[in-house]
Amino acid sequence: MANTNKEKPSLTTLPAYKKLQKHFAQVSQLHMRRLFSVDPQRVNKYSIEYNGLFLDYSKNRISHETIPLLCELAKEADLESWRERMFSGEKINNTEGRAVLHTALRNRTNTPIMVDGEDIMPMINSTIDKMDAFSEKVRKGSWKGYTGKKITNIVNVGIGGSDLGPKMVYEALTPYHHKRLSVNFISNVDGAHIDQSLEKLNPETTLFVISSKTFTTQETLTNAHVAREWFLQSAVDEAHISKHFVAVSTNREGVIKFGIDPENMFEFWDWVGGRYSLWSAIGLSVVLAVGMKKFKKMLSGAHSMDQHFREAPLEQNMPVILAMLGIWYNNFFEAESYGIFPYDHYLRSLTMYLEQADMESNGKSVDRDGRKVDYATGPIIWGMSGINGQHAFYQSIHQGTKMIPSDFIVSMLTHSTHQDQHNIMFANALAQTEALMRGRNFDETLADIKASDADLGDIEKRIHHMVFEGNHPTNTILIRKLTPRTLGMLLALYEHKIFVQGIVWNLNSFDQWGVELGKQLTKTILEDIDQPYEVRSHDGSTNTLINYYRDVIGVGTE
Ligand SMILES: O=P(O)(O)OC[C@H]1O[C@](O)(CO)[C@@H](O)[C@@H]1O
Repeated sequence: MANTNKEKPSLTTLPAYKKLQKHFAQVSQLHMRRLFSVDPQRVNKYSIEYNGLFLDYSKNRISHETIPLLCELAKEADLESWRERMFSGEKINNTEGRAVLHTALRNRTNTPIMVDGEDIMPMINSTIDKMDAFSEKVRKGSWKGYTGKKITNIVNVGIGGSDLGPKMVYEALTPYHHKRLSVNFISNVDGAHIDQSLEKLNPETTLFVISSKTFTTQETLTNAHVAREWFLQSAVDEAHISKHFVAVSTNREGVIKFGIDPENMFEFWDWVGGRYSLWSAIGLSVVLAVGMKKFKKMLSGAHSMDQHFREAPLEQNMPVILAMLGIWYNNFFEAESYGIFPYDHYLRSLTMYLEQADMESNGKSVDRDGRKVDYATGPIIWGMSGINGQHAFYQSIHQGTKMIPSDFIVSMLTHSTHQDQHNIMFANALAQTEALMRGRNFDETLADIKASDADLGDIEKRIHHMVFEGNHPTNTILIRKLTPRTLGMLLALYEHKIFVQGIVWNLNSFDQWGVELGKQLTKTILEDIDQPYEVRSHDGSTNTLINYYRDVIGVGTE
C-alpha cells in the first residue's frame, strides 16, 4: 500500500532511535560480568517492586544510559498519549473502528468510561452480577441438570482467546477450585479432542459453556454441535438444553440460532479483543470453578497494574521497562525470538497464552497507517515450564548461536506442602539466570574439570564444549505468591508490555487480519474434498494433497 501518512515518521528516523544505534555499538561489546563487577549493586538500580511482584532486570545488556534512551524513544513514539487514548475509550483499533477497553472490564473503581457517548460501566457490572448469580447457583448445587442432579463437570468449548485465557487462569488458580466442579476445555476441531473429553462425562451432570466472541468460529460451532448431539442422545427432549448449555458471546443472533436461550447468554462487546477477553464473560468457566469473589480479586490485581502503567514514570514503569528491553533486543541486537519460562506448575500454560497475546497483536509487517515497516516487529514468543525446558532446549540458550532474551517467572511462596521441592525449583530458576549471565570462561572451566574426578586425559577433547560464553539477557519476575490478585497483575503486565511495543512499532495491536486467508481457503478446500471430480483449481502441491486425501478416505472417485 502507498505511504498514506506523511506525518508520522518511521521508527528508525526518530532521534532517540539514532542515538540508540550509536549506543548499541558500545554496549553490545560489554559483557554483563563486567557490568556487575563495576557496579555490584546494579540490581538496586535495575529492579522494580510493585504490590507483590518484583522485576529484576539487572541481568540485561544495558548501561546507565540505555533505559533513559529507550524511554526517550517511547516518548518520541507518543506512548503517553496513546496510553490515555486506550484507557479513555478512543477507537484506537483503526482497521475495525473499535475502542480497546479490556481495562474497563477490571475498572474496579467504576469511574465512567464512555463509548459512543454511553458509560459502559453499568453494562459491565450487570454482566458481572449475572455471572455471579448463575455461578453461585451452580456452585451451591441449586442449579440442577435435567434429572435433578447437581452439576459436577463444566466443559468450555472455545478456541484462541476463548480458550487459552480461561484455560490458563483455571490452571493457575487450581488451589482455589470448587471441590465438586471440574472444567474441561475443548478447542481442537479434531474429533479426538471432544471424544476423549465426553467419554468420561455424564450428560446429566455436565454443563457446556460455549465461548465465542463472534459465534461464527468453525471449530467452536462444530464442537458445540457435537456436544449438543451427545447431550440429546441421553436427554432426548430439546427443552433440557437450557439446563446444560450456556453461551458467552457478543453475537446474540448467533447464540439464538444455535438454540441457546438468550437468558443463558453472557454478553461482552466488540471493544474487547478475543485475546484480551479473559476478564469478560469469557471468564465464566473460571468463575464457576473459583467463584466470583476470587475472580474479582483477579480483576482488582489487573486494575492495580493498570494504575501503575498509567501513573508510574516511564523509567519506573514495569510494563514499559519490559517492553523497551524487548525492543532493545528485537531491533538493535536483532534477536528473533523471546523465551517465557514460568517456574510454577500452575503457570504451565502461560507461555501458550502469551504466544497468542503477543504474536497475534504484534506479528505484523504493515504499520497502523498501512505502510510496510522497515524494521523488525513482534518476536517469536515461545517456551514452556522452565524446569522442563531445562531438560529439553536450554542447551541452545546457553551455547547456541541465537540470542534468546527471556523472562523467568518464579513464585516464592508455594501452595504445595513440599517446601523442599519448592526450594529445588527456586534454586534451579536462579541458577539458570546466573549461568546465562556469567557463563564460565576457559580458565574457570579448566579449574572446574581439575577439581572434579574427571579423566584429565580427555580435557583437550572436551574443554571447548564445556565453556559458556554467558552474556545472555534475562528478566526475573518474582511473584510473592500466585493468588488471583498477583495473577491479575502479571497478566496485565504482559498485556501492557505488548501495547507499549505495538505503539513503538506503530502497529495496530488489536486487529488480526492475518488469520483470515487460511479461514477462507479452508472453506474452499472443504468443499473440494467432496467434489465428484479430480481437484485442479489450486496450485500443484495443494491439488495433489487434496486428491491424495480423497483417495485415502475414499471420496470423489467417479
Ligand atoms: O471467540 P471467537 O470469535 O470464536 O474467536 C476465537 C479466536 O479466533 C481468532 O479470531 C483467530 O482466528 C482469535 O483472535 C480469537 O481469539
